[in-house]
Amino acid sequence: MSFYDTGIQPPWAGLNTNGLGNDTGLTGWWHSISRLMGMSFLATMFSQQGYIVDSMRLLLLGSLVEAGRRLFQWLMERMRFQYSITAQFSEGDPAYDWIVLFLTQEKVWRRSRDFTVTAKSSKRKWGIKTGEEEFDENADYVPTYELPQLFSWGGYWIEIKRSKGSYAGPAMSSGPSASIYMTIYTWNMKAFSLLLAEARRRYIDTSRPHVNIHTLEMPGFSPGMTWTSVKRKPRRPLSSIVLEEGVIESILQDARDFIDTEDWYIEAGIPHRRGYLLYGPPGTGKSSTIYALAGELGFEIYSLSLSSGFIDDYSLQRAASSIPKHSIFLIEDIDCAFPSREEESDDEFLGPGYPPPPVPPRRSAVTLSGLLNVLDGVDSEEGKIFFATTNYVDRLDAALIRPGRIDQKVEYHLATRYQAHALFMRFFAEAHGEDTEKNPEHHKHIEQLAEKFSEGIPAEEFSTADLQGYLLLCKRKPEEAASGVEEWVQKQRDERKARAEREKKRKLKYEEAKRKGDAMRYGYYPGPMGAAPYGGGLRTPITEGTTPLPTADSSGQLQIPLPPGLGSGTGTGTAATAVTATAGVGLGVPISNDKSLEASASSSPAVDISLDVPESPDPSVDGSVVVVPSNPTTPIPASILPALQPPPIAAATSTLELPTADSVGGASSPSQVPG
Ligand SMILES: Nc1ncnc2c1ncn2[C@@H]1O[C@H](COP(=O)(O)OP(=O)(O)OP(=O)(O)O)[C@@H](O)[C@H]1O
Repeated sequence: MSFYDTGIQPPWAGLNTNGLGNDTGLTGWWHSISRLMGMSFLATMFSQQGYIVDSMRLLLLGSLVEAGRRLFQWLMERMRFQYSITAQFSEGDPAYDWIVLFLTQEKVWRRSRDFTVTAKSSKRKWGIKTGEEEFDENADYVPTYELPQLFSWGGYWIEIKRSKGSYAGPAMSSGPSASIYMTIYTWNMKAFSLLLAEARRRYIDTSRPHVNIHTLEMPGFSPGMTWTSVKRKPRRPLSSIVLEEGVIESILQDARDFIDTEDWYIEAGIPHRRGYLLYGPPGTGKSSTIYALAGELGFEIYSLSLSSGFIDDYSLQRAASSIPKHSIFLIEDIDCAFPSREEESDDEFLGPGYPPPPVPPRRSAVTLSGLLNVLDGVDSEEGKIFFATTNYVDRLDAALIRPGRIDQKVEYHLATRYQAHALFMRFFAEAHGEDTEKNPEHHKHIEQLAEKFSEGIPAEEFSTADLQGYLLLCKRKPEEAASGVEEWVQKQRDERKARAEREKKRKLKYEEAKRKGDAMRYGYYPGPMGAAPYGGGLRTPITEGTTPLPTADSSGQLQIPLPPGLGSGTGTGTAATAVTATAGVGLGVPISNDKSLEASASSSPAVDISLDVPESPDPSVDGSVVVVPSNPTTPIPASILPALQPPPIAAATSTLELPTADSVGGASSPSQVPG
């Protein structure tokens, strides 16, 4: 109920005029309120009857427009969904590169005002031209434009959006997360495959003068591993590889045959893949052969090194499966992935006083079975050529190089005289565009020099890379190259000899340090019971009454019985100081100078340890024999762990007779000291 219903005048009734004396009812009431509150503009607004009606109309109209807009938007979205195709291209996938090149050629990014500028290098970047060629040749200008772009191609409207990767953009990036979203407005599903085929064709044409080499890089925070780094090398003619006659041609022929007979493979039910292993000394042309073949076949190379710590089985499998058909998958120095046992134990030693590493070192997180799976198991992709190179073929597991995984093995040798001759001719005749027909005299002269040069090169002593290095020193002086070859050979031999001696000394020093280091390590780091499955500081208990060891024989050999399952090995040591021996597993056997040496187990495989008896042993020094694991992956069986309690050394009482000085070539007899 209002004041008007009651007939009572509100207190502001006296104000119920606008001074014109014609305001009545609701309008006049509002007018009064407005005036009362000092809002004269409201008073003015409501001073006319039709204003509210107009406002209402306006409101209605606005609502209708907005509803229409939303309806249109909704319809457009439905239309777009039905009559457009959208695809995402992620960086690291080969198709991403095709599309980026396509867009660069279509000048889609040309309106960009944001660039990443980097000095030109062999690393491929999708830069755009900013002006004259001469200004562009020093740097790459890579747009970092991210706004949607609309352009037309082949009668289709295409919209492009790009999301930046975790780094500076696709060309710079080593992060794998940049993406391109492409929407084609069309009913026709074929449009997309047409565009993709065109992008790939352009990519191949543009790449043709080069060989693209894709490598894996350390991933950012994004999951998985992708081929984000691409380097371009100029194509190398096959003729520039100097091998024994017919070698490279036969690999090329084999590869071509493989590519052309895909149907045959399918019909025969044989997986369509081919593996080659190129092995031999460094610098003999293994990698160069692969690059030249890739150029010849028009293939790209996807190369990785298993020794880079960030590749494990999972990422290897992912990376390998994203390699497109008709590419070369290359693993260089494949032996590095699985070092031999000796290598592992060498690497383990860090120097005197260092604690043993917590786990045995590995050069690769890839396992042999992971690699085998990628090569021919469930994870392998077909239609690819696999190449592996190694300097040490004997280190490779037989499973890795069996037919089906490696179908052809090609051995590379140090340079023969034939190769030396051919290399000389390449340097001084062919590489300089020598026209044999126009200048037969000169050609003949070079031939004679090549003959002289090759006669001066001893067969299979130097690598082709060595010879190349020498010829580069006199690249415009063939006479000098031919006449100076003998002197060069001699110099090389002298240098090698000196290097070998230095190496020998270094090895001796290393061995010595290793012996001392082992003793220190095992002295300072006795492994806690059961916590050292890879060796490391466990000592055999020496307690009274255990079976004494056999006496050392006249050659100084000791047989230490080990508990079952520990394997065997050999080693040397010095009785009067800390001595070291290598054997099956980590097991420290204390020896009290020349006296007591016991092990708790009696029926077990034997370990031969030869002890050098010092000329004048110091009876006050306790020595210890440390048995270092030669196979750190063999854990000490849990059943024998209790037998390996840290020994109460002082309790060692049994006596072991070491050989007398006479029996080991003149050393004086060690004195007998009670344990
Ligand atoms: N047979 C060869 N013909 C032509 N050039 C060669 C040959 N061998 C080596 N070279 C040259 O020596 C250099 C090293 O060659 P490359 O890398 O191919 O050797 P590699 O056998 O793969 O060596 P590594 O085992 O150390 O990887 C290159 O510059 C290459 O041009």
